[in-house]
Amino acid sequence: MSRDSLLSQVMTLFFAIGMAGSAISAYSAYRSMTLAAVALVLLPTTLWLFTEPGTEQRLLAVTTLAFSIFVMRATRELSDALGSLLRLRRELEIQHRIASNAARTDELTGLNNLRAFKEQADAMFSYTRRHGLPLCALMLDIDHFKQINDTHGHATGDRVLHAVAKRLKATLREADLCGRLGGEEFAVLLAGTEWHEALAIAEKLRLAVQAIVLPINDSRLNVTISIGVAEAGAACSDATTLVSQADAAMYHAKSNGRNQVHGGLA
Ligand SMILES: Nc1nc2c(ncn2[C@@H]2O[C@H](COP(=O)(O)OP(=O)(O)OP(=O)(O)O)[C@@H](O)[C@H]2O)c(=O)[nH]1
Repeated sequence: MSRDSLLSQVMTLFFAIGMAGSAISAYSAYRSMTLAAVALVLLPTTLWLFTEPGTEQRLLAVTTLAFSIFVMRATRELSDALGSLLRLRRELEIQHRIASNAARTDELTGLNNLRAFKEQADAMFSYTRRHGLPLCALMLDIDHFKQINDTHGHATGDRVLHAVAKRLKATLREADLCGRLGGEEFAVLLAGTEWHEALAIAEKLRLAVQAIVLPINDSRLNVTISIGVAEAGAACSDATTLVSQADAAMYHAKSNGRNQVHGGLA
């Protein structure tokens, strides 16, 4: 073989190896891409070089073989590292979702906590205003809850809160917004609902809670709630104002004897 022809072969081989090397480094985290580059370019080149006579060809064959082994090992390490990194990122995303859910959920009842309720109530208020839809608020407060705690203990009080929340959730529609604002106080926002419909829903909730029978030792505990209802009128400027109007109505329900719905009009 002439010197020029050998030189041109060497140059061609280096070009092929350089191309394969670049492709491998670009895709080196993806094992399948590296295996394809090695199988389609490097191995045939190596085999061909081994079949060629001459020391230079053998030397090149050994070099390409060593290079193939090196890139396959490097790729395995890199793709393992990338796999762990992706797993870690997925776990972090899940943890983040759990943490942000926990920050918005009342642990005892599973309902929206005050913060989450306020955020969604503001959004609901803006939406209904923009679309000219009615919006009503209900404030619900368990009657004589202190007495339940004092007579049966705090754990029973917690069971009552949990049972009431469960009953509220089961009675309301998916689109209704419900939250525990603190203590034994719950609030509900009903978008697209007129005042008289809200009164009917409040009465339905009152009856649903009244039907709760909680077995405690040898006795059974009944729970009642007082509910105040308010509709967002033209003068109502935000969800907080609407909820405080429902709260005022709820205090009327309390002072009128509890276990009842008050519509908020005087
Ligand atoms: N078990 C339990 N009790 C709570 C929790 N948060 C607040 N409370 C109690 O709820 C009670 C609320 O009592 P009050 O505000 O006097 O109301 P009430 O006894 O229901 O009286 P009325 O509302 O007038 O019928 C207090 O004793 C609080 O300690 C809670 O998460 N778990």
